[in-house]
Amino acid sequence: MERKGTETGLAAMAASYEKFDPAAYLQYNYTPPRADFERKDSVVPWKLACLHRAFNEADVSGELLVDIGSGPTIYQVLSGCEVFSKVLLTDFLEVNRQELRHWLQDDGGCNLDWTPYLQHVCKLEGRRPSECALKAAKLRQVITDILPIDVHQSQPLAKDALPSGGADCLVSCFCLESVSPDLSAFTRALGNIGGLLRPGGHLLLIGALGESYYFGGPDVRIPVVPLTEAQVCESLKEKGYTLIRLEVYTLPEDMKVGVDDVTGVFFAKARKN
Ligand SMILES: C[S@@+](CC[C@H](N)C(=O)[O-])C[C@H]1O[C@@H](n2cnc3c(N)ncnc32)[C@H](O)[C@@H]1O
Ligand SMILES: O=[N+]([O-])c1ccc2c(c1)CN[C@@H](CO)C2
Repeated sequence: MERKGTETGLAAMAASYEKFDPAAYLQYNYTPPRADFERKDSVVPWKLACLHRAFNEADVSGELLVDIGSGPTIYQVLSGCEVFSKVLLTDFLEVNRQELRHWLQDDGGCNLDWTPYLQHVCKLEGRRPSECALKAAKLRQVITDILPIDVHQSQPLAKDALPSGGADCLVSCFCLESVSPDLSAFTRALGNIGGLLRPGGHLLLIGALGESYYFGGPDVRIPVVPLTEAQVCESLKEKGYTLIRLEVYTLPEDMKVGVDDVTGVFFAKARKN
C-alpha cells in the first residue's frame, strides 16, 4: 500500500507541473520586491550573498557543479561559474530547459533580463558592474549541458550524465520541497541527489520554510511540503550529509506578494560524508 500511495502522490505532483509557466514564475519571484537590489532586506540579494560566500570558501572546489532543478533561472550559478570549470543545469520540464537554452544561446527569447543579477554578483566579487558581460560570457562558456532530471528516481539523471566519480558540488534551490508530496519524499529525494555527489563534495541547498503551496502560473497552484529548520537538518543528517552552516531569512510582510505562503527561506551548506 505504501508504494502505491507514493506513486500516486508523485504522479499527482508531476501533473501539477504540466501547466508550469516560466514567464509567470519569473515575474512572481525574480522581479521587485523579491528581487530589489536597492533594498537591503530583499530576499534575492540575500540568496546571492549566501551563494557568493559559500562558493568562495576554500573547501568548495573541484571541476563539476550540478544545479538540481534549475527551473527557468540562472542566478544560482552566477558565483559558482567562477569556481567550477563545468556547470550542468537540469530540470524536469522542457519549457524550463528551453528557457535556459534561450539564455545560453543569447537569442532574445528569455522571459527575464538577468543583467541586474550579473551586475549585483560582480559587485559582490569586487568587480565593476560593467564586467557583467564578462561574467555572462564566463557562465555561457562553462555550462556544458542542460539535462532532464527527476529527483524521485534513485538515479535522477541519465546513466552517463556524470563522470563515474560524481559531481564535485551540487546546488539546488526551491526544488526538493516544491516537488515532493510529503516529508518522506523530500528526504528520499535528498538521498537520490546525494548519489550524484562525490564523498566530500558539497551541497548548497536553498529552500522554502513553512510553505504549503505556490503559484507556478496564474491558475497553477502547486503543493509544497511545509518544512521546518529542524526537519531540514534531520533529513540532511539522515541522508549522509554533515551540516556546515544553516542560515535563515524571514520574509518581511511586503515580500509576501500572494504567489505562495512561504514564511522563510533557508540556506544550507553541507558536505557529503
Ligand atoms: C520552485 S521551482 C525552482 C526553480 C529554481 N531552482 C529557483 O531557484 O527558482 C521548482 C523546479 O523543480 C522542477 N521539478 C518539478 N518536478 C521535478 C522533479 N521530479 N525532479 C526535479 N525537478 C523537478 C520544476 O520544473 C521547477 O523548475
Ligand atoms: O523569495 N524568493 O526569492 C523565492 C524564490 C522562489 C520561490 C519562493 C521564494 C517561494 N516559493 C518557491 C516554490 O516553492 C519558489
